[in-house]
Amino acid sequence: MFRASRLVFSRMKASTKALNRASGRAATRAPPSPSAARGLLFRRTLTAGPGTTTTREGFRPAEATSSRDERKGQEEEYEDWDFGGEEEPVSQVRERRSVPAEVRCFDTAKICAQSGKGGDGQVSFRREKYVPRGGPDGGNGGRGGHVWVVATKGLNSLSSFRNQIHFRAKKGGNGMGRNCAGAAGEDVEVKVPIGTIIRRAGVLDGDTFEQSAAGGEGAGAAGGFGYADVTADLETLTFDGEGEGAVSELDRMGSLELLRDGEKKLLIHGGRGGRGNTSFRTSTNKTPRLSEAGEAGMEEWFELELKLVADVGIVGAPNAGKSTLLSSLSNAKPKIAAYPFTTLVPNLGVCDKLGYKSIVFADVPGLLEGAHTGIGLGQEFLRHCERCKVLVQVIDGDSPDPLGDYHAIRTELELFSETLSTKPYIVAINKIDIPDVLDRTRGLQDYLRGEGVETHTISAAARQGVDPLVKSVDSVLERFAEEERGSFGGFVDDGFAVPEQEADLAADFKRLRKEADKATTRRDFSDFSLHYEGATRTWLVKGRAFESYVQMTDWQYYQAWQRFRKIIKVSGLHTALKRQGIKNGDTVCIGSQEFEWSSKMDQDLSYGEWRDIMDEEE
Ligand SMILES: Nc1nc2c(ncn2[C@@H]2O[C@H](COP(=O)(O)OP(=O)(O)OP(=O)(O)O)[C@@H](O)[C@H]2O)c(=O)[nH]1
Ligand SMILES: [Mg+2]
Repeated sequence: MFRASRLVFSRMKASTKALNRASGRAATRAPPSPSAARGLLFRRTLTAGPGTTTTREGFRPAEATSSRDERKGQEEEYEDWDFGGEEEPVSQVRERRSVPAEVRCFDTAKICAQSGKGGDGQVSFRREKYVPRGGPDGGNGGRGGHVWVVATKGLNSLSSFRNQIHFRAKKGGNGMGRNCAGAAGEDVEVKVPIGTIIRRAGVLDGDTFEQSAAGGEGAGAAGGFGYADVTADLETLTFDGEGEGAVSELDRMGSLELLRDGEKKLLIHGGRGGRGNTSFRTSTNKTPRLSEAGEAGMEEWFELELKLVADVGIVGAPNAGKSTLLSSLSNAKPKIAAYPFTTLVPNLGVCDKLGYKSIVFADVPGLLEGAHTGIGLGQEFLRHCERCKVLVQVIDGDSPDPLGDYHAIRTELELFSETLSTKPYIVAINKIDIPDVLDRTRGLQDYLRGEGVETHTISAAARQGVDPLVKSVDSVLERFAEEERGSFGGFVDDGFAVPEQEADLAADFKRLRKEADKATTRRDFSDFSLHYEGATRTWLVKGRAFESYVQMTDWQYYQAWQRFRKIIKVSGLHTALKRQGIKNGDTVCIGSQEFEWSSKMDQDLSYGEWRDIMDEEE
């Protein structure tokens, strides 16, 4: 039995190393304490010390990262971390790297969110003069802070995430005597532009075991942790719980999409607050001497992708006057200059010219011939136009070959995608304030009108002909809205929050907040899986409910041990392990703890037996 424990230890040592690598910390842990089984269930902590618990889930408390240098080091580590997603081919990566950083970070980003740890529960008894045996009055800890994403109108790129990638919510307050509950941890909001899509980049937890099992670091070393061996006789049984199912929208849909200003969605919820001893009072136990520690927060990486939500996309060759047009029809102040590629990332502008409603225009960087194959910057942005309802092509009337420019852009759109080429299309011939331009482009105007293309002649700089252009854009949008009303029974989401929608958003948020608070307390013990390693006779139990339970339990209390035995029995873990043939002396790992199995597991633990275990541990 002792040997088994030793083996398990050496195994854990390597696994802790792997986990630490994942969580970016140096591998440190206390040496193993010699222990004997005595036919009882005992436990040993696999942690590095107080406050720096690294569980198999890879949870890392916020305090663990202190210095800036350390954080920087971690970010670098995460860069190499393989999240198991599809790898980008090297050629594509190179291609992407050759474009300016501003462009690269415009529409994709990676962030790390950490929810707050729950506050600890308290063990306390009421003490007052003339009130003998006042009963328990230890309060519960507050829940940890949640992490939310909020769509924010003023933003139109993800480049702010070049400077900040970590978002941490605060810890919940600890419970106190006199039944005082701890305060909930402060939430954190990640502000993203409207049109952002968020997906999980890869969870630091679960994957760790499987990843290493595939022969990762530390595999196969003599006496070390041989994950390679694990795969050989790994048997996995999953007990699908009849739980209440996935909670957050992210779990249900696999991704989050924020399309309205002010829309808020839950990224990860905070840790549950530990219960104080008052919560454990029952008719048979009036003096509960146990409490829970707060549940650790979660830490996850997310990938953000932005697809701009604009009604109208302004496209055209470089230097045609697209940004000038945007500035003349909205309050936007894009950079305008007489050289190509002044605009590197799309600019958004809201046009209020019609008074009763607003239209969002996007000024897209100039397109060159071959844009669909990645020439210039066009390709990076053409897909954003796919969400626009109408495209406006600006043609430089002063260009040597305006007709050629027209065809070049049309061809690029057609080659890029069918969605783009079939969008309603309006042409604006620009710079008519320059003498002769109106006359020189007469042929082009006739040609386009002959082709059935709606054509305007404008001077973006002199703000001439801009209003009729906006009006015809609006009439196309109106046609769209009517079609949508027909197919969606009257509801049109124009991407902007009108008063009723704001009320809806507030109600939605209230509901989501309730759900998130509830999620922190939800437990489904029947949802766990077992993994067995024959060589070291070790059973790994994986399941969020169990792992959190073990982490939250304050093992210094005898009653906590009794409660743990009850949970093992009631949840079905005891039966499942027995059915799989677990033997006395086998090791059971749950989260950061390891236990030695005993056939007496389903019986009550007497106080004397418990004292023996505690003495041994010391
Ligand atoms: N005369 C005249 N010049 C104009 C007009 N519109 C734009 N320009 C000039 O054309 C040049 C290019 O204008 P921008 O608005 O930066 O062109 P753009 O299409 O956004 O160019 P990129 O962002 O580089 O693709 C600037 O020097 C403008 O002053 C116009 O109506 N008349
Ligand atoms: Mg521009």
